[in-house]
Amino acid sequence: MVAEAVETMDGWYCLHDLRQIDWTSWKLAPVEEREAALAEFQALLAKWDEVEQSRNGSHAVYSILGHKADFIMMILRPTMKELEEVELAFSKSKLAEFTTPAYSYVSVVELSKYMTKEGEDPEQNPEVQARLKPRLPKWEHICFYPMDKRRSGNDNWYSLPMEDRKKLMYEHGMTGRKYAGRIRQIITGSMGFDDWEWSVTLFAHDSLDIKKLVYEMRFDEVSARYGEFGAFYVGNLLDRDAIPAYLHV
Ligand code: VOV
Repeated sequence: MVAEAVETMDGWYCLHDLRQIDWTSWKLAPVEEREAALAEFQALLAKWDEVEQSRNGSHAVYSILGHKADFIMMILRPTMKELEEVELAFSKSKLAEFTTPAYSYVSVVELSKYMTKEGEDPEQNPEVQARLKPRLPKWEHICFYPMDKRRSGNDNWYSLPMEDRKKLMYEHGMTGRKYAGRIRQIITGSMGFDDWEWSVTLFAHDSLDIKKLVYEMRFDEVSARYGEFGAFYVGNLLDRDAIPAYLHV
């Protein structure tokens, strides 16, 4: 039996761009060069802020703890072309000379129609549109990880009937709803775009809420039985004003 694919609604394209800072060469650089790199990066961020204010995209910059990366730039844009322009602008900047890529992820903001009721067209719903083209919250913490739905033996998500998947996604949503106001989740789809099937980005005021939510969800059947996870990246908000201190050596 072949199971029916769920329809997805797709919004802004998304790049998670994670960089490692080469602190040794940054420290060795003359102070004028460091100042120029910082000023240029601040100007780039000011440009991104304008795009965000005119509702043509959004972005979030966070520091990352641990060895996997030093900071993440999460960028949303209406087209892949515009996403590429942002990536290129950073890659060509002075600051980029002092960084190396740590990880990157290409995807598109996705909502599925599992929860759609008969006769409803969720794409006409302004709330749905706002979720497909979101302003990324500038909350204190971020957590980003890629994931798959398992496809092995009796645990094959892609051969489960639609009704079963609906039920499991409903239960998943109920667990998530307990964290309303404490966690904002952005799910992006990446089939055909990157190495995993989805990316999960969580924003939180309290870092412990991230751990609690991910832990609780492990017990939902959809995660317990069908979830496979990549590396986790967790960090703290790095707003424009905090960047000079972050880069100060
Ligand atoms: C605040 C937390 C929260 C909430 C409220 C929430 C709700 C919902 C709903 C209602 C729906 C279904 C409709 C849609 O919107 O697509 C989803 C969908 C999805 N989710 Fe979710 N999720 C959360 C949070 C949340 C987390 C933490 C994870 C990672 C799982 C884990 O174990 O680490 C996750 C994953 C996903 C995925 C991969 C999908 C798409 C699956 C597919 O097969 O298409 N999600 N999610």
